[in-house]
Amino acid sequence: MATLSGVDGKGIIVTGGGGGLGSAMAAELCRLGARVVVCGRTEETLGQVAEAIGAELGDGRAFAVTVDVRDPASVAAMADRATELLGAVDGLVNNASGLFPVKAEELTPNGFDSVIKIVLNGTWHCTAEVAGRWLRAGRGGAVVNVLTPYAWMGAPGIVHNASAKGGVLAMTRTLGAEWAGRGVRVNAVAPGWMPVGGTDFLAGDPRVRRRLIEAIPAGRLLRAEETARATAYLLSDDASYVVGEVLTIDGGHHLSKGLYEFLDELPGRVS
Ligand SMILES: CCCCCCC/C=C/C(=O)SCCNC(=O)CCNC(=O)[C@H](O)C(C)(C)COP(=O)(O)OP(=O)(O)OC[C@H]1O[C@@H](n2cnc3c(N)ncnc32)[C@H](O)[C@@H]1OP(=O)(O)O
Ligand SMILES: NC(=O)C1=CN([C@@H]2O[C@H](COP(=O)(O)OP(=O)(O)OC[C@H]3O[C@@H](n4cnc5c(N)ncnc54)[C@H](OP(=O)(O)O)[C@@H]3O)[C@@H](O)[C@H]2O)C=CC1
Repeated sequence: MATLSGVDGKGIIVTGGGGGLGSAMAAELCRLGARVVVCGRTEETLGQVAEAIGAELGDGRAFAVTVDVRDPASVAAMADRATELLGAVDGLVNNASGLFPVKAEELTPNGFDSVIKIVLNGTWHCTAEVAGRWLRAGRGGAVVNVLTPYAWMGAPGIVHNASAKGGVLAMTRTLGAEWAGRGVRVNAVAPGWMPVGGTDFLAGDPRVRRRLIEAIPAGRLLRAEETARATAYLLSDDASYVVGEVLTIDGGHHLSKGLYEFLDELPGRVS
């Protein structure tokens, strides 16, 4: 009987790999057989993630490399190092992100730029560098961008991040179509709420957490490992005909009012 090919033996770069979702994603991809480079700005956190994966699965499965995704030269150096460590890079997960809740009318030009540079420009720099190498080498590869349903629904209180994610959604579809004929696939996952990293300021409060869970048709929060498995599918050859697609994993939350149900929970009411 045929089995799914998965990510066994693949070399994968996870940006923001020291963060809540990135670290869980790296660990799960390694459990599924991949070798992973976790990258971000903070060497210490990245080292801890690689060490934890090594302790669970053995040495040589996860490596820490520093990068600032806002800087193309830093991204190129990271790609060089990742190629040395992994032998070959087969997949890229654009997970790095930045966010702070703020009323739109109080957001400064530099505040808007600071998030756009990480999320939209950073995703582009990493994709252009890694996929550019695949295209020049005449080989394939898979990019998975980490979105959220508010990439198309919007999210009052975080206009900078929602705008950036909307841009990455358009990038996903555009590059998916532009490169599919040359074996480079670009897709995205759009996870809902996970009790990790960037949601601490909301989902960390037990009362808000209860409200969130009540609003999700599946009746529970998403586990980071579930996002990792959906990402693994899109990285795998099983998804070779999946192009420019967004796999939404939010227990049906986007089918309800989504984040609009929580406007009153944002720091400073957004009306
Ligand atoms: C409401 C629902 C939310 C659901 C979220 C669920 C999905 C999760 C999505 C995520 O993206 S999670 C990732 C979250 N993690 C992080 O953001 C960690 C990293 N964050 C950062 O590094 C910073 O927050 C940053 C601002 C994004 C980037 O830091 P950087 O060092 O580049 O900027 P600064 O020099 O500190 O500031 C630049 C600019 O921004 C203004 N600013 C910063 N914080 C705030 C704030 N809390 N409120 C208002 N403005 C802020 C800062 O003042 C600077 O502007 P100027 O003063 O120079 O005009
Ligand atoms: N948590 C959730 O519920 C959800 C999260 N998501 C998405 O998941 C992804 C991860 O979020 P989460 O784990 O919650 O957030 P975290 O804040 O835990 O992770 C964000 C990561 O991005 C890295 N990063 C930030 N700026 C840069 C930069 N300039 N260069 C390189 N790396 C950078 C950070 O590392 P460092 O600061 O060391 O560089 C950090 O590891 C994001 O794309 C987010 O939008 C989507 C839906 C829900």
